[in-house]
Amino acid sequence: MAARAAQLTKAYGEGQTQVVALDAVDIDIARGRMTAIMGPSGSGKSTLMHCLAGLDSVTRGRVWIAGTEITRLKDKDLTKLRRDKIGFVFQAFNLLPTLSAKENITLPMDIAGRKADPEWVEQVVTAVGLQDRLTHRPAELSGGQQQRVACARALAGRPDIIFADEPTGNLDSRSGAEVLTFLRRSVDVLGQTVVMVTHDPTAASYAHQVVFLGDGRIVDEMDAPTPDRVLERMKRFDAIRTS
Ligand SMILES: Nc1ncnc2c1ncn2[C@@H]1O[C@H](COP(=O)(O)OP(=O)(O)OP(=O)(O)O)[C@@H](O)[C@H]1O
Repeated sequence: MAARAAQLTKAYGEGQTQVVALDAVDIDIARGRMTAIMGPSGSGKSTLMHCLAGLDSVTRGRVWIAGTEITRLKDKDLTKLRRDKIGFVFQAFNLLPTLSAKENITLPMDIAGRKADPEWVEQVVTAVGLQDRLTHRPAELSGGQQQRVACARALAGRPDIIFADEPTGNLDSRSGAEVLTFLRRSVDVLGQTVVMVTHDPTAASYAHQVVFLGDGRIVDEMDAPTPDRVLERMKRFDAIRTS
């Protein structure tokens, strides 16, 4: 397992105004797969991702990353585990404007004092299709190219798992397709594990499986998703809401 949660509960606030964002969620994230997390607005997708990735504390329950229970770790050890075992891709690309694409890709490892494995970085750069853009700065790249640099940065340290939060949220559909193709290829060709939160049925269809959240619980799962099947499933949430 790349990640696992058992009885994961996250509540915000206290008493009458308390919001239970996650309600005793059990989830296993298998290695070498791409998993999409979907659900209506407010269903707990981002909270689930943040708790799985050790970016947010949990109220109850346990979370493991690559066999280590992160819900027991001290802050310092959690920070180290996040740095060494997890890659992140966010909606905003978060690239440093003064650095080249290549420098952005290896920056986290440079900061951590880790030596990049040159063969691996080469493979990642080839897979991301940016060989001829490596000396460019972010401003000289399209949005899709910038997000592919951010994906390559997440992959460069060979993490156990990559969490992507709406990675195509700021992109047009063509650039989004480039990024999603790359993320899927990182799983199929490089053996990575990717968990992606998305609103978009087409984006979700790039995953091997989709997990559907509703009101802080896992309410459905789908293997080999297609955009149509995901869209149909999402419409059933709307039907419940409006009935
Ligand atoms: N910091 C916070 N304080 C209080 N309530 C919060 C906080 N973060 C999230 N929530 C609440 O927890 C619930 C789940 O939120 P979350 O952001 O995980 O949902 P989501 O499915 O990612 O939504 P969206 O698709 O709109 O991004 C919502 O009711 C939200 O209002």
